[in-house]
Parts: sequence; structure tokens; C-alpha cells
Amino acid sequence: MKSSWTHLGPPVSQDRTITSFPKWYTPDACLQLKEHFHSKVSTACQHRNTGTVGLKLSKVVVVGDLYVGKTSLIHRLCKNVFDRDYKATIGVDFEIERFEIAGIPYSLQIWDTAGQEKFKCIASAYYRGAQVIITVFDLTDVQTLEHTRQWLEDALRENEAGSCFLFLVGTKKDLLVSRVKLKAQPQGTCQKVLARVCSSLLRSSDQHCHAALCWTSKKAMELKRALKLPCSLPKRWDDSGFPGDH
Ligand SMILES: Nc1nc2c(ncn2[C@@H]2O[C@H](COP(=O)(O)OP(=O)(O)OP(=O)(O)O)[C@@H](O)[C@H]2O)c(=O)[nH]1
Repeated sequence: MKSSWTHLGPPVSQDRTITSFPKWYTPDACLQLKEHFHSKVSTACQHRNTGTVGLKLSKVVVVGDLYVGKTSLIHRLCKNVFDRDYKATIGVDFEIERFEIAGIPYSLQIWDTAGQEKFKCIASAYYRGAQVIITVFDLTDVQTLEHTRQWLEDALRENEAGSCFLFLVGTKKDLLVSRVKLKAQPQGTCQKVLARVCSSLLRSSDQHCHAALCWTSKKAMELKRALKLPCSLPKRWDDSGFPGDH
């Protein structure tokens, strides 16, 4: 079906057109088991009642220790490439990724932050106004998982309570010997921080990366739409519905 929004720019590619929620990665690791947009958001999209016409944008910040694979994750998500060479991020960098969600043009502004301690004060200046925080750790290095709590706390300190959607992503799954237990066990951390967890295999094209990106954009868009609709801010963002529903 031809979109009526094409005058805003070239159409987005087919894999960036999202009409339903991608299936969760694993029910144990995921707090979100619903498959559809909230009815208020769907109705607003159908009636084009989504605020100012134009490009709609959500901010995503990606945080975590140095060398865990934040840049690699973003490059895999946005460009579908993997670079074996390590080039440390200096301060911050960003990518813009365009989508069409429920018939509405939508973009993610994805901020890649440096993991090195000396750049922390530069990077943290970009945490404010995030709708999504992706905390990344290395599945082969348990310490990087332990540090995710601090990264998340720092990022949340710059944002309104309950206004961010959280992801926890484990990288370098290909470096784990098959059938060996993960060195870093993310589930407990995930439950404590109310984040979603997914592991990624960045070296090969991975459907989990794509699903995670679709999810991120969709939840960010729904959250943003919800905040603009006439209902109060969720105290804790979860999938049981909007606060007005209870
Ligand atoms: N084998 C393997 N290597 C990976 C994977 N993800 C990242 N790497 C490698 O790990 C190294 C660090 O990756 P980066 O993406 O630069 O790490 P970063 O977290 O952005 O690092 P900083 O910018 O210093 O914070 C690079 O050499 C990548 O090629 C993965 O899934 N598998």
C-alpha cells in the first residue's frame, strides 16, 4: 500500500515498515508479551491525530563499558555491517534511522557513547531527553554486566522517572563456546532493572538485531505518542496498559 506520507522524503525500505510488534525473544527475558499497539495509539495513528505533521523522532542512547560492542551493535542495526577492527568512540556519535510505523513516518536518533572513563562527562551530556536507553554488555565478560547497573543509573538520572524504555543487550555471543553456560547471566539483572534482554551475534547478520531494532522503534514511538495523548505519564512503563486504563 502506498503511504500518504511519501512527500516527507523517499519511502523507507520494506524492513523498516512496521505494522505489528515483532515476537519477543524469549518470554523469560521479556517483560513485554503483547503483540499489538495500544488501542489509543492505533486510533491516533489511523486518524493522523499524532501531533505536528512532520518527522517524528525518538532519542535512543547506547551506554556500556568500553570495548563491549556498542558501535558494532549500532552499525549492525543501521548499516548491517560488522567491522573487526576496534576504533574507540571519542565522546559521542549518532545515526538516524527512518521507519514507518502504523502508517506514520518515524525516526530513531541513536546516540553511540564512549565507554572510556575519560569521555564519560562528554557522553553523559547527551543522556537527557532519551526515550530509549540501551545498556550493552559483553557476554564473555561478567564484569561488564555488573557495570550495566551503574551505566543505567547514570543515564536515568538525566531523565524523567518512567519516561524511558530500557533494553539490556549482550554482545559477542559467537565467542562463547556452544553449550557452555553464558559467563554473564543477564536475567537477574534484567528483572531488577525492568529491562528487556536480547543477545546479539553481531558478526553474522542476525534476525535478533533486526527484531530488537523494530521493537525499539515501535516502543519508542508508542511511548512518545502516549505521552502526547490525553492521559497521564505512566509511573512505571510496562505493558499492562496506560495508567488511565486501571
Ligand atoms: N567476535 C565479536 N566481536 C565483536 C562483537 N561485537 C563487537 N565486537 C568487537 O569488539 C570490539 C569493540 O567493539 P566496539 O563496537 O568498537 O566497542 P564499543 O563498546 O563501541 O567501544 P568504545 O567506543 O570504546 O566504548 C571491536 O573489535 C569489534 O569488532 C561480536 O558480537 N562478536
